[in-house]
Amino acid sequence: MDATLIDKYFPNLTDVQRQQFGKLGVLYQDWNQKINVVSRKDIDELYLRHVLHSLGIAKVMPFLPGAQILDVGTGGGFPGIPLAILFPETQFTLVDSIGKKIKVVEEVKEGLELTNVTVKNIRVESLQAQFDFIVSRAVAAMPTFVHWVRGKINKESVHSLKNGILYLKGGDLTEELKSYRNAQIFDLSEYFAEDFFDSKKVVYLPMKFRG
Ligand SMILES: C[S@@+](CC[C@H](N)C(=O)[O-])C[C@H]1O[C@@H](n2cnc3c(N)ncnc32)[C@H](O)[C@@H]1O
Repeated sequence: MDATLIDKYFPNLTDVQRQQFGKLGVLYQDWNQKINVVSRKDIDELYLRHVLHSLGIAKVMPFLPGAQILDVGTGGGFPGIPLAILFPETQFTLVDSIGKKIKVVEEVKEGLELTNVTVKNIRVESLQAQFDFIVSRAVAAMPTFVHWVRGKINKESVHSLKNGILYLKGGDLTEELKSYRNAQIFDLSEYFAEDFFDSKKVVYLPMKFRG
């Protein structure tokens, strides 16, 4: 496990951020021995498969100070925790319906002293709040996901004309996204060419999408 991978693609990290990314690996290794929040096969490649993958969203949408971001189905904290380290002036709400996963996220948040993270054990359907962007990875098919979150996207975004869903997905998305004509797809190999050889993508659905 090597956090210097993050420096390679995000060369302007502060000392605090560098320390937080370094400590994150230690915390997840400890937690994974008690609760399987990251698959055992992936823990050795945590920085590549989870941290760098999560930060793909940052390459597509550099969040502004004061923006409100919701991570739906955060599991052990992905993509929300790496993004919260990278954007310390942006507010992140991380939700998951499974209490023991949320407990781990709380502990990681405390361990990294992340003051811009709120953690909630709730199904997203029950959450009453508005956000500039909704981020997620590996939670539900797009039609279900859109149904859950479309009422939670802030029309008065801090990002001015930009708001909506940023979803990490892989593979051929033609069929899944055919009803969302203004979906934009960003291939992560464009940003992380030397380290990402498979077909991982960020799907950006601005708010005024059809479907
Ligand atoms: C496959 S895991 C992905 C976890 C994390 N996003 C990641 O990529 O590592 C899916 C997570 O979504 C959560 N989840 C599924 N439906 C949900 C809902 N309606 N509201 C909140 N969390 C949900 C599950 O509890 C689970 O932790």
